[in-house]
Amino acid sequence: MAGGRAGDVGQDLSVTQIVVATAIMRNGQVLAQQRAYPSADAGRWEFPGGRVEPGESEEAAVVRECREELGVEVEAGPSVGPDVPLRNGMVLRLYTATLVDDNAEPVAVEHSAVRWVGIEEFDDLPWLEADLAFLPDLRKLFG
Ligand SMILES: Nc1nc2c([nH]c(=O)n2[C@H]2C[C@H](O)[C@@H](COP(=O)(O)OP(=O)(O)OP(=O)(O)O)O2)c(=O)[nH]1
Repeated sequence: MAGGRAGDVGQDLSVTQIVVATAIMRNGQVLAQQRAYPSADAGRWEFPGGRVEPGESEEAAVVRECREELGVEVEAGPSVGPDVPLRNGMVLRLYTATLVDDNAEPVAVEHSAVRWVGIEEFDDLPWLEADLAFLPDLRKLFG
């Protein structure tokens, strides 16, 4: 059959690269992490996550990235907020998540710092530009 359908993975170069970001929620707060690189983004805050690998579900990517970046196990919940276009045609998508062990403490494996952020602090953090699009929906979740 002539190609071109979105499902023809391997043939269709237009398949969108999804970057998952994770809003881990606990006690009315969400976990943010501070980027160490590249220099243009160093010091800015984002949500744990990264590129979904070929053949991997987005939920599985959420679990893998949180394990790699924070050393904790999470359970992925529903996605929230808009799909946010990034450079190079990538799309950023935010998932909610909870810690499997509520008492586990995430650590900054690859980042400068991690911290739990309450809704009243959202506006004070220098987020990566793309992440600002998620804040209204996160406010509603906590509201
Ligand atoms: N993980 C994550 N990435 C984000 C967020 N917001 C945002 O613009 N990004 C961007 C930064 C990167 O350009 C891109 C891919 O994320 P990544 O976590 O794989 O970034 P990275 O620097 O480790 O990957 P790379 O571009 O060096 O290969 O998504 C966010 O909240 N979480």
